[in-house]
Amino acid sequence: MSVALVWVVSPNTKVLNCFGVLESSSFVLGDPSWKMRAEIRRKQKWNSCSLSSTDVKYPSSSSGTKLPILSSMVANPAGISSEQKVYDVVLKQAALVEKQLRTGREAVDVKPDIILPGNLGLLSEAYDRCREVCAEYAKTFYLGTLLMTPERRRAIWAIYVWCRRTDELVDGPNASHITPQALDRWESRLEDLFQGRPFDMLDAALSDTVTQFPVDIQPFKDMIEGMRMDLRKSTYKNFDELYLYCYYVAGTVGLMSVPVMGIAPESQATTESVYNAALALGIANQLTNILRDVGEDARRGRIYLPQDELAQSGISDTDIYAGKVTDKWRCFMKNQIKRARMFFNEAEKGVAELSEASRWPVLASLLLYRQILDEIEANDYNNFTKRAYVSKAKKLLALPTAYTRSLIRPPRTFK
Ligand SMILES: CC(C)=CCC/C(C)=C/CC/C(C)=C/CC/C(C)=C/[C@@H]1[C@@H](COP(=O)(O)OP(=O)(O)O)[C@]1(C)CC/C=C(\C)CC/C=C(\C)CCC=C(C)C
Ligand SMILES: [Mn+2]
Repeated sequence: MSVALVWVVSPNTKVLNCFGVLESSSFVLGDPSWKMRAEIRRKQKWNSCSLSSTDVKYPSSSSGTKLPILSSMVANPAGISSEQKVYDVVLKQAALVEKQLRTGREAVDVKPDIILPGNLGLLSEAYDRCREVCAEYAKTFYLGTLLMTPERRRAIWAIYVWCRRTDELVDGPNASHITPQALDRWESRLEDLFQGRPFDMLDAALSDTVTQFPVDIQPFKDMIEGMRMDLRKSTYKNFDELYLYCYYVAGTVGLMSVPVMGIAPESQATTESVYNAALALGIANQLTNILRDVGEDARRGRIYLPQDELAQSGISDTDIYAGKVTDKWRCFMKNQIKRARMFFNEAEKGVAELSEASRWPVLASLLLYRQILDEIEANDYNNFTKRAYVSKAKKLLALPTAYTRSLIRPPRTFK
């Protein structure tokens, strides 16, 4: 097996780069329930500059009931919508955690002992490196994690670092060298670490985390699949396609995090609904990220916006590359922002169900990220040349707001 690894963490230049070269790997997905998105669709009322009622189509749900959906959300040609595929993963993840609660950790999946590579030293050192990376790259979020129990916070740092490294493969300075084969090798390295054979120190921390918490490999594999999608696609036909992409690169983070953050012992919500909320937060974050970065992405030849909705709004790819803020664009953006906010609202309901110390960092990150949408509005929808930016003062204000709200448990309505 040939191995080459470059791993640079530079606090000064903000370069975090990893490029692991190993050998081979694979992936799968797969069944339905429509609860969360059906609810979002139900609430989604498009404003005066939106799609017309003729764009609403009625596919059948698995139970045979007709669900009104926007044309852009119509099931893909293979017949299974992205929402169905993703919901299957949600159900599987929720079932795994429930099984763990019923049977005790060991019975779920006996994970092998970790073999620390070479002279990498103590596990605590590995977690410490993760902490440093997290503190450097996600300062506010890092502060939030300090409120969690020591075991949980270091597990979240380890997950954070793995996600960040994975994202850097396609987004970082070495992105142009990344091939599907490199992603296959990154995936086989992931399988190894889940088997207790980490490749480096940062992997060793995650390897330990997955023995401590009922974290499943599927969302990790799915994130890598998102990176593959990024390599082969630069546009998205409709929201169904974009939704799948958002699940892969960000919804997965929610699914990875819940088993570590923990559901409150007093919560009466179903595990599945908490996972759904976590998924919604990932999707909301990613949609926001996309709306913030339209200009930047276009300059890289990428348009992460539903092509059918653009066309219905009278906007072409050329218009996006030209980057002119027109009334058509403002209208289109209003609808996209509205959709992202619906996912945030869906996510917010789930936060109260998390274990007490996890609520505050999650709510803080939700409030902070959601504010980016307000900033896009404040920039008069110019996301071509102006980066929507939440000021330090607003960020700081979000922290006590989130803290106070995280202490108040709302009346029981979330199931
Ligand atoms: C407390 C908390 C938020 C925990 C999550 C910690 C964690 C493991 C984060 C990993 C994030 C990461 C590095 C993801 C890789 C892909 C990626 C970069 C996605 C984008 C994030 C924003 O990053 P940034 O603005 O830096 O983007 P650029 O790369 O610079 O373009 C994403 C938009 C998505 C991140 C998704 C989440 C943080 C999901 C959060 C959901 C939960 C923590 C579940 C909470 C549970 C309930 C019940 C609501
Ligand atoms: Mn990125």
